[in-house]
Amino acid sequence: MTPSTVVVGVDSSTQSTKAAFTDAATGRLLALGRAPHRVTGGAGARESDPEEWWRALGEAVAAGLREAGVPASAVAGIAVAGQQHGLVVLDGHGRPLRPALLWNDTRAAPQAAALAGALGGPAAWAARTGSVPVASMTAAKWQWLREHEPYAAESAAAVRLPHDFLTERLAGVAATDPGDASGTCWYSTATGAYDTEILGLVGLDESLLPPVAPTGATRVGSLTRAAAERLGLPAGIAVAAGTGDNMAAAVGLGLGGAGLLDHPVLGLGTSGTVFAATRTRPASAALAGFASADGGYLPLACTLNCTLAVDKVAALLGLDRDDAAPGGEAVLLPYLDGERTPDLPAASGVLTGLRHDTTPRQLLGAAYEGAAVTVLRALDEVVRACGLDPADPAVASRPLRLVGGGARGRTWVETVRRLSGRPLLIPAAGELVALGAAALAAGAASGRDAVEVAGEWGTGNGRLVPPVERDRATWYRVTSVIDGLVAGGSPG
Ligand SMILES: Nc1ncnc2c1ncn2[C@@H]1O[C@H](COP(=O)(O)OP(=O)(O)O)[C@@H](O)[C@H]1O
Ligand SMILES: O=C(CO)[C@@H](O)[C@H](O)COP(=O)(O)O
Repeated sequence: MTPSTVVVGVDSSTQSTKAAFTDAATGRLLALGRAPHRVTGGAGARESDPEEWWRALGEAVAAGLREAGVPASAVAGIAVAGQQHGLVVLDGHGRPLRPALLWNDTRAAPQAAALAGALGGPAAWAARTGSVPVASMTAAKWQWLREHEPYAAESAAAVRLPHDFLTERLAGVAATDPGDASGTCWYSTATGAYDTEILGLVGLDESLLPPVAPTGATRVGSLTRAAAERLGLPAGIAVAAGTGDNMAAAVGLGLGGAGLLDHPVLGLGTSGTVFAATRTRPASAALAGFASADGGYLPLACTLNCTLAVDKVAALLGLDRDDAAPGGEAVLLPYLDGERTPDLPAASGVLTGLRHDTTPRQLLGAAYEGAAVTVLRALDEVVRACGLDPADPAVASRPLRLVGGGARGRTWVETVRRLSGRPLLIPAAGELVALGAAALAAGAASGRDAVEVAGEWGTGNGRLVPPVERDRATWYRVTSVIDGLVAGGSPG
């Protein structure tokens, strides 16, 4: 049946853009348009041209519209969820002054350390912004730009995050949301506003930043005529505030105020993430204490090396990504991009425990184990940030929801199952970020709560995988190598 109202959720993530054309009444995914964009750089640098995101958004929407088989006039709203933290600097005409510095660019590590030492130190930062500056955070990137390319920083007429750069291209108005703003380290989750003392510390004029839209069914504007012509969608449809990609995944899963609270999620994409939607404001220096898209919070830990790093190890070994076996004695930490959790921006990959009988398949399995343990180590801290005891059996038995490209992978699912010892919930829908954005678009078009909409759609429903006994031997082997790296000693 042809739906009468369609909404478009856009996921502009690290490697690609996806546009989910979704039946607003039922949440049925009608089509998923996709377009890749490039990440360039080496030696710690990771950059993308924001104009490529805009081009990819146009291509993904055009492809989705063709495939959905609905008239453009059925589309009632659009929302963008984007990779977090990226620094976009624009001239007075809204054109990028240079490529965006991405979340996994580690060059700002010295600036992050200097910032973390200011204002009373890490605990004080966590208390006011929710998070301690690390190289990923936008404030650290801004400081890097001021030091290394002062001309670009001084000429900036606007400073944006990836999702609000795209939202502005759609609606012609500057706007961001509390979720993505909380990844800058210049927004306070305690006050719900930009922190003027921090802006003073980093020499950034607040007028360069987009206003933070209130949470709820937030429509920030309407699709401009120019954007409508470019995308082939009707001018005047609702444009939502959008949010960061992890916040949108929570919405798509139906997690948040109108849905389930304090249930953990594991994101397996370029980044590995663990997070939960909660009502307790996180202020632990060990986590990023983000805001969520629905007025609550999203304590989260993020690693820089997940699916892409493991795929790289598979390519080096000449193996298909699922041609892997448990690692045995071998431990491989695929920290190809440095690491953020733990905060080791200068780290590189580490291999220990190699024997004559170690096989290539075990080495690949060890890369999965290394990446999985690195992110799963933060799970208990996320649970504690929700005000819960991770050892409470009722809490420990809550299924871990898997999202991101890796959730489609057999070896990822089996590795996470074995190392977490938890039941897993694998949503039938593969694109939770784009579907979460679609729910935000539906909320903006109808005035309804987006988490409630996603809950009714059932986009978070899926297959429950029962737990297996936890592989503690591998867990301790891998964590001891990580602990050795953190302590600065020799691994192994
Ligand atoms: N079937 C699969 N098995 C394992 N990994 C997969 C599968 N499909 C996609 N991926 C991985 O998912 C990643 C892309 O996931 P995605 O969540 O879209 O990433 P991002 O949001 O960072 O752009 C790729 O790096 C790829 O390795
Ligand atoms: O930096 C973070 C979260 O703090 C990352 O999770 C980015 O938001 C990029 O995500 P993916 O492209 O891996 O989805």
